[in-house]
Amino acid sequence: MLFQVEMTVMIPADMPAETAAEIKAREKDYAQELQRSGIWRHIWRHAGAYKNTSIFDCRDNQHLHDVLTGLPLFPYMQIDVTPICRHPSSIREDDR
Ligand SMILES: O=C(O)C[C@H]1C=CC(=O)O1
Repeated sequence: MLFQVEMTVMIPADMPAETAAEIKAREKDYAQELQRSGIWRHIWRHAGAYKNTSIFDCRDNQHLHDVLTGLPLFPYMQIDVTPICRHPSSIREDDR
C-alpha cells in the first residue's frame, strides 16, 4: 500500500545542538536503510522549510504506523498521511 507522508520537523529551540545533531544522524541512518529496503520509496525537501514529502510502500496501516513512530525525530514532527493509489493515466509501472 502506498502512502504520501508529509513530515514537518519542529525541534525545540532549547534542545542542545549536540543532542539535535545526534538525533538527526540516527534519523538519516534509519531513513536511508528504509530507502534501501524499498519501504521509503521517495523523499523530497520542501524548498524553504524543514519539511519533506515522502512516499512509503507499506504492507498496511499498522506497518506504516510502526515505521513512522520508529523515526528518531518522531517526537518532534507533525506528520500528515494520505493513502494513495495508482492514477489511471500514469505511465509508470512501479506506481502500485
Ligand atoms: O529532514 C527531514 O525532512 C526529516 C527526516 C526525514 C528523513 C530524514 O533524514 O530526516
